[in-house]
Amino acid sequence: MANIAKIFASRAQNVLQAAARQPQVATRFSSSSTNNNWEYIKTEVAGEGKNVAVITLNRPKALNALCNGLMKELSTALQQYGRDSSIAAIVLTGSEKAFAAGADIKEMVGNTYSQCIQGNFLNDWTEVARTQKPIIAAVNGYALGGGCELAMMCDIIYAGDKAKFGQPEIALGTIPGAGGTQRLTRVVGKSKAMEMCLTGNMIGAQEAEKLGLASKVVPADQLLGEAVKLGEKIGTHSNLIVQLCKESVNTAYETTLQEGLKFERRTFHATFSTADRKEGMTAFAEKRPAKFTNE
Ligand SMILES: CCCCCCC[C@H](O)CC(=O)SCCNC(=O)CCNC(=O)[C@H](O)C(C)(C)COP(=O)([O-])OP(=O)([O-])OC[C@H]1O[C@@H](n2cnc3c(N)ncnc32)[C@H](O)[C@@H]1OP(=O)([O-])[O-]
Repeated sequence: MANIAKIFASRAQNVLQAAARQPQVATRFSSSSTNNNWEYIKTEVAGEGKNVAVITLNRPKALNALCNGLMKELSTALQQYGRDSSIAAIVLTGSEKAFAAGADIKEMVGNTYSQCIQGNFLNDWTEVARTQKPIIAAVNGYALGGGCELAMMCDIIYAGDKAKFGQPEIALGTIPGAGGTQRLTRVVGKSKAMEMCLTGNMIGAQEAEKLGLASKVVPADQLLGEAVKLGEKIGTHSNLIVQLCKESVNTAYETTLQEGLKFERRTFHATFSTADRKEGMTAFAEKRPAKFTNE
């Protein structure tokens, strides 16, 4: 157990050191509010403090089907916002009709097994789950197959009241390939996940909230505003501590309870090496708002 504690302490320390190494220079995203050099996505910076990045999937004719080009652009945008010290949280959204209708079926219809293996098919999908900053999925319309999986790679899902979630791969003669059988099962439990994956049936926003898949349902036209507000609220805290907290919650999905509790405690201890922990507690005692410096 002592070794596990050491590993966790060193992982938490690595996160703190990596955060300290983040370049403090502003990227192209923080100097202007929009960037239109993309084919399949749109990016802009939102919120009063311009600290919430909004990435909009923008392939309307194909209901935001996730083709390779889109996934590459999404990965690039996430990496850029991940390095941008002025960005506290990222909102990922689609159109009112579709968050994303899944992987691009027409693009992959001719794929062979050997091409999938040798081309490391799906490799570009992991960036969303690797991003250290919080990502909020704002889901309107269809989130199907890879679209539902993409939403589940995010940290929080807000759903518009007409949103529909599903894993219809079974009807295509395949199975979910980017987390649908794994993340969905951990969130909604075996029976519901099995029912969704084996039938391809969709569930609506209210049911998704009831099952814990979505944390909130809002009217479709208010969804983006609510998601940005959530990002702004997260952005009032120390970005550094938010990053540690996200890693700790994610650990709950990846390890046993005992190991997770150990990781959480060591990470809690590690916050005592930060200026922001000292500032947060001092500000409370002095009855004033905290001024976090992300150090
Ligand atoms: C980097 C890649 C990584 C791969 C990852 C694999 C992992 C993943 O688990 C596998 C999948 O997601 S498997 C996928 C699992 N997902 C599914 O099985 C859902 C498939 N989609 C549907 O069932 C229906 O489109 C809806 C019920 C969403 C809407 O019905 P509606 O309102 O009657 O609208 P509509 O008229 O039907 O569509 C409008 C246009 O969009 C087009 N398009 C739509 N989805 C597309 C797609 N995925 N693809 C391509 N195109 C797609 C559609 O063809 C049409 O174009 P057209 O040029 O005008 O013909």
